[in-house]
Amino acid sequence: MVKYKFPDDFIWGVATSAYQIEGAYNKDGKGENIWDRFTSIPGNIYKNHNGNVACDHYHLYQSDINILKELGIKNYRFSISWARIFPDGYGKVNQKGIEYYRRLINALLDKGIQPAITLYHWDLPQELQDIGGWTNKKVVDYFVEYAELMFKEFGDLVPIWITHNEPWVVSILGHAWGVHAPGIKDYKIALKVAHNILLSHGKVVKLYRSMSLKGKIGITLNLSSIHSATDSEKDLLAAKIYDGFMNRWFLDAILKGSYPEDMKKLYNELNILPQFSDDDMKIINERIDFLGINYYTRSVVKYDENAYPLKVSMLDLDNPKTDMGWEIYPKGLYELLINLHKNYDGIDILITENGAAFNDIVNYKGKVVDDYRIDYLYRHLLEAYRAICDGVNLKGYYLWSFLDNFEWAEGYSKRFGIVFVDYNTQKRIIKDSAYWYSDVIKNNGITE
Ligand SMILES: CCOCCOc1ccc(-c2cn(C[C@@H]3NC[C@@H](O)[C@H]3O)nn2)cc1
Repeated sequence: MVKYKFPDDFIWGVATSAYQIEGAYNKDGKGENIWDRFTSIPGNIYKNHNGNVACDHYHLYQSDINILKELGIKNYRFSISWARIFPDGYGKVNQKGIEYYRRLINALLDKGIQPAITLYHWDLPQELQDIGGWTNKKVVDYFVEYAELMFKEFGDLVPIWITHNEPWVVSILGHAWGVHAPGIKDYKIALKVAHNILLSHGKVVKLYRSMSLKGKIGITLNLSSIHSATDSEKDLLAAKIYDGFMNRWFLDAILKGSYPEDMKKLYNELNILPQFSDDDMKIINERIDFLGINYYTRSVVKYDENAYPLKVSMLDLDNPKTDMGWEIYPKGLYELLINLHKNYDGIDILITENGAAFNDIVNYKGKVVDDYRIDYLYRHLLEAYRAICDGVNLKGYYLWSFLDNFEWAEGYSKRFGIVFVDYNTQKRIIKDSAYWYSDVIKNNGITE
């Protein structure tokens, strides 16, 4: 009996990204991207892993799509590698790159699987990084050129488009903390990068509208429900600041057309506020059809005099965690969805990523009994269900991830997939969680 039935047209899917699964890093005319470069520098990535081969999805996409079909998964979110299309980032087009993605999209559609494409999932062509990357306004225009070609080539086939994945991670991890490509450690640069990414987002949405295409377009943000460690005034302020830093900076710009006043004041005092115009904010505020959210965990924060630049630090609580060290906190997904619904005019929401890394083992029968992942997924879907019952316009859920894959700085040490990948043989093993998710999709809901 289906105890928690989702709306009839609810989108059930899985998600991946190009650099994390494709491999073929230098095949068929693809240009170098910043993750090819970043992973080639010893010390950046766990055991110096890289995406040169990854899951070899570039060559194995048909058998992987057959797994999607076997599991009854009808929606698949993936990203296009910009440097496969424009090896130099702009100008000369690599037809083999276009042909690959056309084969991939047609193979999905042939199996009744709807594609959802992320245009930018962190893999900037290295040639563009060499002219300043996202700090350079020219890259904004080159992104529009890339998007326009993708809309012309695939706009009639693809119903869902996502301009950017997690601009906060791109700007902060890549340009403030330096733990992601291109490895810069400068908050002022990070916020300038965030602004130009948002500008490129708005320009591409406006372009999509002008082409009278029939699909829907949005952006994906990684968001977290922020809790203060105590009710002290300082900790409560720390939570408000971290919410502004991670969530409201992007949400307010995109959905309200202005950066939050409290954060503009703080960043100005810290001399890290980027330059921007009213026209910029108008472009960023271009209407989107849906907001994509990636939720993994909550953030519990406290005031910390020594924490530059925000005087906020995260607590590491002694609660159950995933292999990423992230607390398992499903209620945070409900809180986030309710807050978004209340504070951003009930916008349509897609959960474009939710999932968990665990240290999966293949047992003596050649199976992966990942009950811990099923429990994580079950508890988060229950919170999603509660949010829908309480009025949130949640339209779909893309599980992260379809395949075990390259988890950025963690390399292949973290397994998020519902399908196990043996990287030595490229053998796929469907985990128990995949069969469980297949039943959720078949029942359009969760049975007790
Ligand atoms: C110097 C301190 O550094 C701390 C690391 O801080 C983070 C924060 C956030 C993440 C993170 C990873 N993911 C999963 C990905 N989402 C997109 C898709 O590509 C998945 O692979 N989401 N957020 C990692 C690390």
